[in-house]
Amino acid sequence: MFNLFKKVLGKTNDAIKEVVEEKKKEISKEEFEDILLEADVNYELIERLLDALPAKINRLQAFNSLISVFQYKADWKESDAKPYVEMIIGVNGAGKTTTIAKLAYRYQQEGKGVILGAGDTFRAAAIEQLIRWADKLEVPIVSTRQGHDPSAVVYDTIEAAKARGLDRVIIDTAGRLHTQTNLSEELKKMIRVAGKAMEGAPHRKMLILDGTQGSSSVNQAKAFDEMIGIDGIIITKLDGTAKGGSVLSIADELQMPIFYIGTGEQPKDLIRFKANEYVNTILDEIFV
Ligand SMILES: Nc1nc2c(ncn2[C@@H]2O[C@H](COP(=O)(O)OP(=O)(O)OP(=O)(O)O)[C@@H](O)[C@H]2O)c(=O)[nH]1
Repeated sequence: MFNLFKKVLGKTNDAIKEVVEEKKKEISKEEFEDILLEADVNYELIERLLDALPAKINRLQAFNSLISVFQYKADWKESDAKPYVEMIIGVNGAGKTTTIAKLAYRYQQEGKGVILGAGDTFRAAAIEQLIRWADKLEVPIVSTRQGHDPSAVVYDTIEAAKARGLDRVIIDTAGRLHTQTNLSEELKKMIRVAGKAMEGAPHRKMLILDGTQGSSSVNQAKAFDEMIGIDGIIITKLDGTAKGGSVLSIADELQMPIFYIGTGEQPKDLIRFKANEYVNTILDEIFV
């Protein structure tokens, strides 16, 4: 079976190969520690995992150890609301705009009608960039001028989706305003207004995290979660680095569903996160 995680974890697996040059049946604790360090797993988590392991570790033991990190209650059921409204949250540069394009593309492939809302009205560039993606993907977009109220965009996008019978609304949000309080108030208002346009909306608030940013991305996530409550995460940019182990640290610290992983810069480069596949892709590099 073609393994989609191989692409994301390519660089990470190259780093692992430096620790374990030849695949083995068993590895020592020290080797396991080095592998996890190479892959950028947070040290506190590594220590915790190692404590519960024997001196010699086989594949099953390593699997059980790593998979245990994902054993929190993170199941998420999409409702069949139509339109299904998603807000995309995160700091600038994390990959919000690109991820919105990827989601829109994915939903199109599933035969769904999609509309975008350019809700980051703080920056003209953010609006322009999203309009460019909408043109490229041939999906409708609701936008307004820089500085205008993003809540109006939220309302109009949901109304347009209802009027056209579309399935999915994806709304961009600002990653930064003049102050943190402003950002918090703005996001809360967008959520309130979404609920006015459609009861139960937004149905999902997804946080975009740059997987190469380590603990700073975890802190961002905690801040956004405190502000407005996040339903889950999309991790970007792991394909370009050897930091694929940060998925473990992020999962461990946030205990939230990881919905998707970005695997590149193109609309097709988004895969559903599957903990089993992720762990096995790493272990394939270590064990015979
Ligand atoms: N390799 C790789 N690059 C990505 C991924 N996701 C986003 N990028 C790149 O990261 C950069 C930032 O992405 P944007 O989508 O512009 O990020 P943003 O959060 O909207 O940031 P601003 O435009 O600054 O608000 C772009 O060059 C993207 O192509 C990914 O999964 N993998």
